Amino acid sequence: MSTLKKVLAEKIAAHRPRTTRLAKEFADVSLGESTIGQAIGGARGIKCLVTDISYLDPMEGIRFRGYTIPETFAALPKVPGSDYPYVEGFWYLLMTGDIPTMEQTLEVVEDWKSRSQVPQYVIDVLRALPRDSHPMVMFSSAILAMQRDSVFSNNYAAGKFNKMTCWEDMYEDSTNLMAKLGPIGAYIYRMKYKGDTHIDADPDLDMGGNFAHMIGQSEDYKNVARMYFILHSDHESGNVSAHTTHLVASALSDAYYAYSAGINGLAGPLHGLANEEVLRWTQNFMAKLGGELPTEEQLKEALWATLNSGQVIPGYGHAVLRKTDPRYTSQREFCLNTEGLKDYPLFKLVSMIFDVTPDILVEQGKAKNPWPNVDAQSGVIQWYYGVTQYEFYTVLFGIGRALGCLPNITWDRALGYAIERPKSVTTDMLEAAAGIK
Ligand SMILES: CC(=O)SCCNC(=O)CCNC(=O)[C@H](O)C(C)(C)COP(=O)(O)OP(=O)(O)OC[C@H]1O[C@@H](n2cnc3c(N)ncnc32)[C@H](O)[C@@H]1OP(=O)(O)O
Ligand SMILES: O=C([O-])CC(=O)C(=O)O
Repeated sequence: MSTLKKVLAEKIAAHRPRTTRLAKEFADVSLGESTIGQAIGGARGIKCLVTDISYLDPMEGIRFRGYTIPETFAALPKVPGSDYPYVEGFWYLLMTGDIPTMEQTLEVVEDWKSRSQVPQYVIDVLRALPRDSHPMVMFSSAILAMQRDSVFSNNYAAGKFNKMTCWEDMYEDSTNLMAKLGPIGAYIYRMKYKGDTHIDADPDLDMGGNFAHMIGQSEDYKNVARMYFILHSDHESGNVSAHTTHLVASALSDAYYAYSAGINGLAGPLHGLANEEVLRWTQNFMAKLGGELPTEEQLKEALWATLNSGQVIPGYGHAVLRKTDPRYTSQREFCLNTEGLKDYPLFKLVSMIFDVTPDILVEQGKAKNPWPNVDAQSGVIQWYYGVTQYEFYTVLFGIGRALGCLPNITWDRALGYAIERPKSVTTDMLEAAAGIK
């Protein structure tokens, strides 16, 4: 058994009594009431999910296993010659809550490599889809196609389900899936955008480095990939992709069914697809100006035109955050610290948008949070390095998001969380509760 799995088994054994005690002795303790506004308004703020993988404070932003973004980057073992950590070490952290040693990290690196071969039938599925399918359709289909190899489902069908040990099957599926997502993303990218020519994995590279290598990117982009995947990994449990993955897995659907569903949620423009929308918006805008940077007046006009046409400003606002997203700040700092990128016209435009948009959203008076989220800043970095196919950006997000969703569903099984089934009411009932019927 790998060190990670052994440590995870110990952590699970130590954690189980906490969950059991809460469920048995304190089940009636209230976490707050739900209101009509919450029932109609997307369950905002209702506390009915549990996760220890990450926590989102509205003012501070995300903490991964208790660590802020800068603390996470500082604490994890770094890829030799790079300022950025191994994605594999971050996986160890999210799974166990412990910062791994270099040795433990390298064990995960080797484990993922041994599981990373994409089956030929997945390639066949990808190639059978219309080439103009959205890359998220391809990504989700590839994940779903691998369900036939699920250890969890195959053991379940063979009558081997055991509530205490089934997390191990979820862990095996999650690790098998995680190890293949980078290569699958790279295959889609090169099939769609690089003349269907492909690059084999380099056995000497880590996951982030290999992704850069397999899409045909530069040495510098290896750090971009590592940073991007870590930053996009997890945002506690209630966001659409994490919640969908958890919800589907709660029916004892396996990791492939669950994460494919999560990816479908990530593909919505109010969620992960917003990074594609940000680039589409900025590119269309710059095209209208003949590639020139706008004046502040032109920019304000364009932002108001978007709002007045009933559309949202992509990359701004958030359901929980009430400040600039620290994932935005982290990527902005990367741009400011990267020669060439800090003076890049698209980065300047994104910075101008940052300067004027919050005031406009406040003036409009609708958005509860006028500040930028992660999606407002991620695309410019990709564009700068030559990944200009912005339809692909949400696939990058989806590779990263698996780092959070898959440990979450592994722990769901370990702690025996129930099938999710909140209660619905009718409009008549709401009117009766409101005293208007
Ligand atoms: C990785 C991520 O998923 S981060 C989020 C990515 N999504 C985006 O960037 C898309 C733009 N942003 C939005 O649409 C929203 O801010 C969301 C979806 C992120 C959050 O939605 P909510 O929690 O419902 O936001 P909020 O309570 O502030 O919404 C109130 C009103 O402000 C509007 N609003 C919120 N953000 C924006 C925005 N960026 N531009 C214009 N209007 C906005 C909402 O559409 C809503 O309008 P309505 O009353 O006419 O329905
Ligand atoms: O938290 C949310 O609702 C959306 C978000 O930023 C994410 O999932 O990364």
